[in-house]
Amino acid sequence: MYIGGRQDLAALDQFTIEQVGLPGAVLMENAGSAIVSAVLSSYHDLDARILVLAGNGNNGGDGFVATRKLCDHGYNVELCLLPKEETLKGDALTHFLVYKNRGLPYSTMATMDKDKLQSKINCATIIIDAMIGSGMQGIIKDPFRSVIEMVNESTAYVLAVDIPSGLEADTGLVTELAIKADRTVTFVMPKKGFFLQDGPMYIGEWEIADISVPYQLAEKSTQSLPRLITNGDVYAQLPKRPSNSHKGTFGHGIVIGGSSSYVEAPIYSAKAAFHSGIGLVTLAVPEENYTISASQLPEALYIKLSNKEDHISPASLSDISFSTYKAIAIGPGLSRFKHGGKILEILFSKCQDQPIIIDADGLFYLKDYLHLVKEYKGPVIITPHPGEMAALLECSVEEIESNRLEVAKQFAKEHGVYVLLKGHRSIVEVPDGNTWVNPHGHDALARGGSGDVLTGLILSFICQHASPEQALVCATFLHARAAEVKAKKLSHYSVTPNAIIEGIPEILNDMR
Ligand SMILES: NC(=O)C1=CN([C@@H]2O[C@H](COP(=O)(O)OP(=O)(O)OC[C@H]3O[C@@H](n4cnc5c(N)ncnc54)[C@H](O)[C@@H]3O)[C@@H](O)[C@H]2O)[C@H](O)CC1
Ligand SMILES: [K+]
Repeated sequence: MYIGGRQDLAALDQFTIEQVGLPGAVLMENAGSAIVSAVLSSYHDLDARILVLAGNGNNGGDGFVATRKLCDHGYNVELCLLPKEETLKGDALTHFLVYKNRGLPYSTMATMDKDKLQSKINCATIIIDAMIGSGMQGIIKDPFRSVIEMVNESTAYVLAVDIPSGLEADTGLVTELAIKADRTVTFVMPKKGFFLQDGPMYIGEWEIADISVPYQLAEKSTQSLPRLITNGDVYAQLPKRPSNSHKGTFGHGIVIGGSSSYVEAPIYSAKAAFHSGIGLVTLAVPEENYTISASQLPEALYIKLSNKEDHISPASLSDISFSTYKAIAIGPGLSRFKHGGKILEILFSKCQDQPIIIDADGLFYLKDYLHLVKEYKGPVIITPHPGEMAALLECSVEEIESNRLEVAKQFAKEHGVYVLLKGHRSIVEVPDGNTWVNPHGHDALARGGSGDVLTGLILSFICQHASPEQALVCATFLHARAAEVKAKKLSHYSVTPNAIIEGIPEILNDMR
């Protein structure tokens, strides 16, 4: 499923009108009808007071259609047009005239004082936000500002038409204020802004409505659009498990990490790999961590790396026979120490072309070794959170967060790496240009150890013959879904990395 921005949607809309020959007024009729279907599917109480707040663009036009049809269904619905009537044009004007020709009532802000509007908003059970849609740009101006404030303070259920007013479709930015929707019915495809910056906090539950803009056009004409990871994508891309398999079928991976301060981190990665189907895992940890690690995870194989002070001695990596492993994960719990980058130097010189996943403190050292990544024959996967990405690029976290899609794309292209830019909605960027956005994510994941689990999942799927892209798509999605499911059961506060690991089989079992 693709996600698009303001211009992508406008281009599809225009193509449908001009080339396909479906008039804009028909698309608007369909859009308004989709809003009505959403109301009909959830609210059967005809006495519920519905207030439709409309702007003067096409988003408002959808609101006129919805109001007319809700009246026809017998709902207690009221239309309030916020800008002046004279500013209406095009399809929105057409549908406003249809509304008026039907003799249906409406009020405008020009004919109403602020207190009256406030009382209408206070009395509403449902507010339909048809003020501004994907055409929103810049800082929200009046007459919408004060109205958005009133709506956000009201107790009404808020249903946003296409996108909550005030939220930027391209960036997910809310400058000052936007409608906080309980539900968003979006047309043609979800907007990029739903999954960036402030977006996830404003859209509520969301669904897509078909308004007869042929969705296949997006696939033909907009190859570069990011894709949203769906359950179906993950099901299709999960490694298959032939019944006549043996442990070699599902690969042998190695996790290199740990230090005296971080004993658990590589164990979480290995456990996650075991819970998601890997054949064998070797843990290469400091020798002083061996006893506790082996007691927690006896099913792993172990390589005891010599310690230097409280961390791995980089030279000890030279003794690992890397050709044994189908993929390598490095970083969880490594800790930061002088000359730690030597670890990457040795790793890249000793590996042939197996996929290398670099996470956590491995990323801390990467900045000075990016040339090795470019020269390496195999795929390299990095999994930075915004802080780690900012350190790699020597910029601020804000700069990363306000340009997540662009930053991931640019980095992947420049260095030829797979980038998993973690966050509330994680992004997977493939060096060939494909972009995936994970619609799932949870505050439960904002905790030490959850990244180690994700690294283990990526390792596991690559060892089971998934491509790096497939592995990243599956791992990111499953990781977030496992956290969501566990948070529901255990509370938002109580999801430990081990709980996420235990959630993985639950999600895998439900995949279809
Ligand atoms: N194919 C489709 O997706 C269809 C979408 N429809 C709906 O149309 C809107 C997009 O319509 P558009 O006319 O381009 O813009 P909007 O109505 O979203 O907004 C324009 C309106 O808003 C004012 N405005 C813009 N920025 C600001 C601001 N910062 N502050 C205040 N006011 C602002 C601007 O001046 C205009 O008056 C899409 O979302 C769908 O809902 C079609 O109905 C069917 C096809
Ligand atoms: K809206």
